[in-house]
Amino acid sequence: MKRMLIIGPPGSGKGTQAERLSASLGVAPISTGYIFRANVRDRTPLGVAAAAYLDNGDLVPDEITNAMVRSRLGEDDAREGFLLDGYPRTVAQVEELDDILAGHGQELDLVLQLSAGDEELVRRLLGRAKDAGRSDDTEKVIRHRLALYHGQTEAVLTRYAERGQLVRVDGFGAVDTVSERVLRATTLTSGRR
Ligand SMILES: Nc1ncnc2c1ncn2[C@@H]1O[C@H](COP(=O)(O)OP(=O)(O)O)[C@@H](O)[C@H]1O
Ligand SMILES: [Mg+2]
Repeated sequence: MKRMLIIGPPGSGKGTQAERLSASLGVAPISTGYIFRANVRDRTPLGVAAAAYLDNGDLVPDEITNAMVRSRLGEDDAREGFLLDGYPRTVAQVEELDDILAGHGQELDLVLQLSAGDEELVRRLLGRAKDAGRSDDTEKVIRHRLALYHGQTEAVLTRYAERGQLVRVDGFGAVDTVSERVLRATTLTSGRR
């Protein structure tokens, strides 16, 4: 398993699981949300362009996001393997990723879908807002991010399911329990291709 995606609604635990899984597989963890937030914090030109979208829970426009991911996947560590968290979120981004990987002569090994119910997600995100204070963790913005997930990102899952690359993991339960499910899903499918 060298090239993987993790896809799930906000609050599903993608970030936490992606960190653990990339460490155990020894691949580069790439989180588009993390990269955007770091750029907003440092007031880089990318951060300045993206800030308002993040605060409102909107998707950053594809031209900006695609260019960022293309450049990140071109770096040496990512050429050896990666776990992408937060991308692709739209069908246009799926096509961009196809093009980037084709340019490197690479293919995806697996797409992990982390699932959880909406009310559990809202509960977790409001809890996180109290601890970590992300500017997009108000209930209004959370519900908007969830709506975008259902409206746009679910079509991404359909694409990968049609290609036989999608594996679904239940994200409900303790972090360690979910990590075990994630690890099992990657090892069970590793003989497939
Ligand atoms: N692939 C992407 N396309 C467009 N915008 C993105 C993408 N990834 C991240 N973002 C922006 O960064 C924000 C936070 O992303 P992320 O940390 O992945 O959220 P979560 O893990 O809570 O779903 C998104 O609401 C969006 O504004
Ligand atoms: Mg996240």
